[in-house]
Amino acid sequence: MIRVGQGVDAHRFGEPGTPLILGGVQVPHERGLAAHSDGDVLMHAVTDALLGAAGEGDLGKHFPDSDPAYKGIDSRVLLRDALERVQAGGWRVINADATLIAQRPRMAPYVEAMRDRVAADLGVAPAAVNVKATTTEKMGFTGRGEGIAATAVVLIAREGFFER
Ligand SMILES: Nc1ccn([C@@H]2O[C@H](COP(=O)(O)O)[C@@H](O)[C@H]2O)c(=O)n1
Ligand SMILES: C[C@@]1(CO)OP(=O)(O)OP(=O)(O)OC[C@H]1O
Repeated sequence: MIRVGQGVDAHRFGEPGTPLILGGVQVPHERGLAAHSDGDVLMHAVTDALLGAAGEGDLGKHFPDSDPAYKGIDSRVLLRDALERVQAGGWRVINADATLIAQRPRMAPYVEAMRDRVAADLGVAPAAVNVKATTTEKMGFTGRGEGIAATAVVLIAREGFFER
């Protein structure tokens, strides 16, 4: 049995001088994203896609932003926690594909490092993950530079799927 999940997240830019963390990588920029966690919108989209594939709800259900335990948390920790929940149901990850939607900064120099971190946290080889970026041609909230969005899909399979 295989299942697919999709994730979408968006965060507005925060205060000048705060770090911009995307896919577990600090990307040089004037400001980071405002959030209860570290604001890693890419990790959030991947985590939501993973949870969605397994029918396990979403990030806010498992890690509510009302809980001080998650204040400033590294979103990689949340993805790894979500993976443990999904693996407990007998699932493993086949592949993931994610897109950052941002006018700026330019992501291309960092997507490979992001891919490696997402893959490590999903427990798969780097080749099983793809990270890419697009602008919105200056349209909408990302185009105006108000924030960054991300989308992701994750495919999972039950143990034994490939042995059939
Ligand atoms: N923040 C971004 C956005 C885009 N890229 C790269 O540029 C390519 C062209 O972007 P379009 O929005 O014009 O399609 C895109 O394919 C990315 O490789 C980027 O690095 N950072
Ligand atoms: C990650 C969590 C928890 O710290 O908070 P945020 O960083 O604000 O992110 P969001 O995607 O709005 O919601 C999920 C949250 O529960």
